[in-house]
Amino acid sequence: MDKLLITGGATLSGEIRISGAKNAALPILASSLLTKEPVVYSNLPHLNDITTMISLLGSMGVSVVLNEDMSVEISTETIKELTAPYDLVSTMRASIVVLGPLLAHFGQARVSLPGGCAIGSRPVDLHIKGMEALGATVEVEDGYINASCEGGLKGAHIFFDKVTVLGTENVMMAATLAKGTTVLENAAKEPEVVDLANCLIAMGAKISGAGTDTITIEGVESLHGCHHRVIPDRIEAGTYLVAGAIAGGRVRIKEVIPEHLDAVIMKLKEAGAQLSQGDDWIEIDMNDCTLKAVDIRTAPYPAFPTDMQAQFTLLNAVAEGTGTVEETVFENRFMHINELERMGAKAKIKGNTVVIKGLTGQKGLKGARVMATDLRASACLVLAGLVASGETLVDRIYHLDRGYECIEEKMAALGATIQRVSG
Ligand SMILES: CC(=O)N[C@H]1[C@@H](OP(=O)(O)OP(=O)(O)OC[C@H]2O[C@@H](n3ccc(=O)[nH]c3=O)[C@H](O)[C@@H]2O)O[C@H](CO)[C@@H](O)[C@@H]1O
Ligand SMILES: C=C(OP(=O)(O)O)C(=O)O
Repeated sequence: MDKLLITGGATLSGEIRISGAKNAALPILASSLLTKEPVVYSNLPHLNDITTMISLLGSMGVSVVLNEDMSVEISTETIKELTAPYDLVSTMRASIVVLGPLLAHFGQARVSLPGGCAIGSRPVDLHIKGMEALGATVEVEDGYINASCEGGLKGAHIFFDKVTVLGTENVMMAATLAKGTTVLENAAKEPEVVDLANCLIAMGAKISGAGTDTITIEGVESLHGCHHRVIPDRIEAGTYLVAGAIAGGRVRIKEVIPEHLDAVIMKLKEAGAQLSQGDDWIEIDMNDCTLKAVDIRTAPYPAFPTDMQAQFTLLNAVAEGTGTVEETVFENRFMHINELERMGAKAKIKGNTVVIKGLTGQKGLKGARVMATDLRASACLVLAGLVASGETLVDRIYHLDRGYECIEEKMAALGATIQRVSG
């Protein structure tokens, strides 16, 4: 199993390009199932999760071709199977978003339940209720969701009990081919939902309100092919900004949409960082700045993202003062805390809140052998290694490879001492 070996202490500086957003690319790949015509997607990140989604489409008989310009062309004309098997779904929760497109286009779907994972139980009840509200018959049997809709789906007024990103995306995709109008209330407003809606609109879907909490979809007979460029990854961008905050120097990230990072930028400024931005770049400059611990509360967009919580927990661990981090989205997303404690961090967990006393002015974090438990916990441990004294060995980095394209190359380009150790 690959590991990352990081020698702490280097000051980061320079510029890097941010990759396409994993969480936008995954549902967009699934949306190809809504049309018979070929679709072309560009700016897909080179990540294990993307490979898994492509394998899932391939396992159904869908044709996926990589073009010379690195865009991917997908055609469902050859589809044979309407099943998303356990082997693939269990490795990636986002596979659940093939349910809506399969059901809407082919009238049936069999999708393995994704199960729980390291950050919480993550049920899919709201996805299922959404499909039922659109008129589907859904049964859960032997770990599989079996859904069908003889005569097609019908538009409905749906209120989500909780804000759910993949749930909103799944039901929005299903509703594009339903008869009549669907209104989704308490919908997720994440930029990835908007990117998916824009892709669907380019395929001929009639969608308004994406990016607000009420999305209206007027069903159409069929969707056609499109070319869509995936938005930049705001979580990857935020992770490199935190790296700059704790180990910079001056770090510039390019090819980003700065407004997607408003909540993160605000917290970095509150932490004492100097930030500037242009249309598609953000620069963090830590020269002459003292990093101060900040209070964070995660919540759905546009509030502070849960996917940046672990990175900011680490920021607090190496800043001046005491910061409180409240996790309101997932019930078990503090797995990185134990590992940070092994490196010397001072943290106390009480329910869904962790209080961290920064180590500035004391000895700071010390390198250690640590275990990555989920994607963002892994990122947090890599960042910890950058500022710890001595060497940090991060084990189980397959989590990291799900979400960070070329992380060691990008970190090394900024001046970090980091290498992948195989086996
Ligand atoms: C591939 C992808 O886009 N993943 C993101 C997506 O995950 P994902 O879409 O799975 O997360 P949700 O927004 O659905 O989860 C929010 C909360 O709702 C709960 N819930 C969700 C669905 C459901 O049917 N029932 C239910 O109770 C979840 O357990 C969680 O407590 O949004 C999360 C929240 O921003 C991010 O951390 C993930 O990176
Ligand atoms: C939790 C995440 O991803 P997923 O929903 O794919 O597990 C994430 O991107 O931080």
